[in-house]
Amino acid sequence: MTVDAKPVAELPDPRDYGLAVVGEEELPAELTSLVAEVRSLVDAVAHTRAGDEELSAARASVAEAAARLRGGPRHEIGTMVRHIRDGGRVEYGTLTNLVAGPTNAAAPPLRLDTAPEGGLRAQVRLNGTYQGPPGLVHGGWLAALLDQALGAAAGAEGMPGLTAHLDVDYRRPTPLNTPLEITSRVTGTERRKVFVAAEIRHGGEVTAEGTAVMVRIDLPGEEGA
Ligand SMILES: CCCCCCCCCCCCCCCC(=O)SCCNC(=O)CCNC(=O)[C@H](O)C(C)(C)COP(=O)(O)OP(=O)(O)OC[C@H]1O[C@@H](n2cnc3c(N)ncnc32)[C@H](O)[C@@H]1OP(=O)(O)O
Repeated sequence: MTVDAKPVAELPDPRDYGLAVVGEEELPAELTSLVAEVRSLVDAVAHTRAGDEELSAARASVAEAAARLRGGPRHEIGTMVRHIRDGGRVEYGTLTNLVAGPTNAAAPPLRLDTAPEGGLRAQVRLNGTYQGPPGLVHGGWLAALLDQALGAAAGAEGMPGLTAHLDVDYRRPTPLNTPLEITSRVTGTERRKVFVAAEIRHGGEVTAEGTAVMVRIDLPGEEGA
């Protein structure tokens, strides 16, 4: 059955859904610094001017590093990471989330904190590996950033859900390599639906904005769960 999309006192614990959870603070510093190094490597590879000899040596070093890292996965797919945000707010996300996952070197990553005016706010700077049109952020990535911020806004209000519908308007070009501000908030609820809105700004001007309908997941113990 459907339930009203009212906030719950606390976020559901993903372990109640059979998902593994790791605390962000439990991730070894060696792993998080390796992830940061790989982010920098991806950017360096995309823009390198190295000659053939250096390219060949770099390829061998990367292949050696990859061989060292292979083996059984440290965390299974679906593992959640628990973040303790400012003010003690607990937030869960998937460990390798493409937009915000702390162990995903392809993620910028996006860190959303509680905004004084309500909702969530983040600052992010996207390098040239997020390029779409020349010098500009890829529109698909802007949609992904908005989707993440929209989902997290619902989660932060105790109403985690899945995106059922996402609308994005691109208002102005969004430049690479410059600070961007992302804001999101819940604007309403109706049964299991949570309505959310988000913006991306550069220099105070909205460059992209989105709204979504998140459909709240059933919580254990609720009828229909
Ligand atoms: C375990 C704890 C973990 C905590 C964790 C926290 C995580 C917090 C951070 C997350 C941050 C992630 C941010 C990325 C978010 C993604 O990337 S989610 C991935 C992309 N989305 C998907 O894969 C969803 C795929 N779709 C589906 O699974 C199903 O269609 C849905 C969305 C679950 C809905 O199916 P359903 O449960 O059967 O619901 P249904 O009864 O059909 O509809 C319920 C209501 O929603 C409405 N609705 C359904 N579809 C639509 C639609 N497309 N448009 C408008 N309305 C719709 C219906 O009309 C209905 O409304 P009412 O009748 O109440 O007025």
